[in-house]
Amino acid sequence: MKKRVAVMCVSKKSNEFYSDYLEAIFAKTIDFFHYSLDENGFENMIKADLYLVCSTSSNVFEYSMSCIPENSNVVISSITFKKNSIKKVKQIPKDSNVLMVNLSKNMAMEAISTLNRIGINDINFIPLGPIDNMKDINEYKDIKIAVTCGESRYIPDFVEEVIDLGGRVFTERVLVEMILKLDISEIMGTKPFKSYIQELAERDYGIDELSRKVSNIELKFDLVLDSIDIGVIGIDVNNRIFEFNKAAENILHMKKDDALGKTTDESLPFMPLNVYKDNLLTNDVKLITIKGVLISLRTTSIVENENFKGYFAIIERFKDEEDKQRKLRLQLLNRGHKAKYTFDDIKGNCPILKKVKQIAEKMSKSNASILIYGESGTGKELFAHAIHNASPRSDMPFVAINCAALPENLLESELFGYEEGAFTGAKKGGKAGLFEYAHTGTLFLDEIENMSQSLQVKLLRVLQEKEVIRIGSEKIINIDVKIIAASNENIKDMVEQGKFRKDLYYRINALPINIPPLRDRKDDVLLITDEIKKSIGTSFELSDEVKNIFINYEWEGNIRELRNVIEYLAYVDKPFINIEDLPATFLEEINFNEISYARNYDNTLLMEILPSEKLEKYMYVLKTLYNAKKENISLGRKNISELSKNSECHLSEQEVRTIISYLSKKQLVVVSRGRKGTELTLKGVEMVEKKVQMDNK
Ligand SMILES: Nc1ncnc2c1ncn2[C@@H]1O[C@H](COP(=O)(O)OP(=O)(O)OP(=O)(O)O)[C@@H](O)[C@H]1O
Repeated sequence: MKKRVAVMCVSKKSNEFYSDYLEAIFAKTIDFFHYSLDENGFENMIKADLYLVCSTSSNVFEYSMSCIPENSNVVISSITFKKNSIKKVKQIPKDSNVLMVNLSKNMAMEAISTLNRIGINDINFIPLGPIDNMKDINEYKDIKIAVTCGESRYIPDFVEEVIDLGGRVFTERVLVEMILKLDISEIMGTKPFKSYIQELAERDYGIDELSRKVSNIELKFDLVLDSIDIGVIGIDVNNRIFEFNKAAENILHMKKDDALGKTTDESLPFMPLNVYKDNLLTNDVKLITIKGVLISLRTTSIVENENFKGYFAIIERFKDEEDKQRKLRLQLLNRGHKAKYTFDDIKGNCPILKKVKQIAEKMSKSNASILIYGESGTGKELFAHAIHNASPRSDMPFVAINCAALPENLLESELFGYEEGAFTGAKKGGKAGLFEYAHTGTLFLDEIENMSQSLQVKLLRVLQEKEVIRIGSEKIINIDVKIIAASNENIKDMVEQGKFRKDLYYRINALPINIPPLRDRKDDVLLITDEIKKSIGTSFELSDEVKNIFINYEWEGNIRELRNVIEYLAYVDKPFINIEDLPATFLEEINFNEISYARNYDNTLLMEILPSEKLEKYMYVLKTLYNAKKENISLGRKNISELSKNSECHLSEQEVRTIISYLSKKQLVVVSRGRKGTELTLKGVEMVEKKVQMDNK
């Protein structure tokens, strides 16, 4: 809405004069109402946003102030001259006598003091109003120069040179005060304002600086707005356009100057903006067609101190927007939403795996959901990546989430996204869910068996309807996503136990894949070992025994466990790996009966098999049993404890019990009930002999 300013002058004439340049500067933002004492008086003024008092002589001033409603914005004018007009005054020789002629003697004195303020102090000015008698005029007969402010008609005939300063103009202070009080600082960046203050004979540095700053900000803001390729149209509460950037010009084929200051009805009748007239009802995106071009339109309100001040209409060619979305998707692809592996990365020659790979490769061409079953570490994720990369969706996002990794509510918001304010802590602007990110690509739901029943219902809905609704929103978002789910557990069993929804099971199990565990692919163990070695850049060799152990080991953690062991061995940093180089935890699992002991022990291995801090005590028990075996006598716990008392290694009966139980677990001794007592196994015998050999070396 335009501001209303009452201009209060003594004469109609000066009011007309001021009105010209006030209009030139403020026409777009201010409606001026002119009042003068010699015409309409000040008594019946409109209710204005600001009163500009132009009569400063004391009696008129007091009367003017008494006519202004209380608590109004008031600016008291001050007057100066234009730079150009005082040039000639400056050329007048020093100490000359010069007449200053104006409407009244008072006004002539005011003009003189203004010139003094500007720095013209070396001329003897004589103030003169309209001449009422010849006596006065004769006094000044010798004066050849007169200066006036547009009142040359009062200059006596004997004056030879007349310098007309023209009408006086408001100082910069007056204009800036008006601007600040009316909160229209954007004016300071406009051309008419800038050229006006440039022309003034006197400048106030502070105001100058302020206006420079403001105009700089304006300028920068304009530059920013013009540098973006999204059309921005600023619209105030009266539906008047106050901003129209370059992109808006390009998109709408319309010039900024034809839009600024006009209402949207006048200049943009083809845009459905009327709904926003009083308040911003919605900020949904609308698709509109303008001259055959599809344009997306959204709005964002301008709110200041909780008051609606208008809104920005943001427009973009729909095609540009789509292109940007595509580019963003591609960036996401490069930032994790990308499938890394192909079927070539799934190593293995055994027929059972080859068959699974073949089936999976065929399945990748279909859009139906795939359920991969396999024990932990068998390569389910690897398969999911490979399937996506072999599918027609390979250029689109591959988004993976582990359903066991997040609590239910977080998983829900991750999957479906949420609207701003949907719940405490919901991010400003809301958040897109993984379904949206995976649009036209693949969503991999790992460990789906961990998904809660209520989320299973929601997931089923999304898969059936092919649409998601963000939490806290009502808007339906269409999605086209291929689902690959993986499970460590047999979901069919879970369905039977009522732990997994049958309907969801049938939906995701359209194409099932069963990955065999590593223990069923013994032929692949060494091949995969070599592949992993290559992939982590290590080149150690395994001893035959270790190879044997690897082939026969149960590998409960499957290929992940194999990988972990190989990474450990790479860290051991030896060119040749023996049993004793294997990790202790791994050794504990090994069934020693399957291992040939025709090899050298060293202390490291002994310490790995026997608790190192009590090695001496363990060796004492082993050696005692070794001697007993040689002499074919049987020993029980009690005997061993008693014998120890005659040695340096004192063992209580309880200690002997603990040691024997441990050695028995390691298959170094067997414990029989009754008279046979505890006996060394063959392995136990071998171990003691090797240790004795080592000690003797
Ligand atoms: N056939 C294979 N060839 C080479 N490396 C493999 C093979 N299968 C699995 N791996 C590797 O084994 C590790 C585990 O694989 P992956 O994460 O795919 O298993 P998973 O079945 O998804 O496991 P979990 O159920 O525990 O999530 C990964 O480092 C993977 O690269």
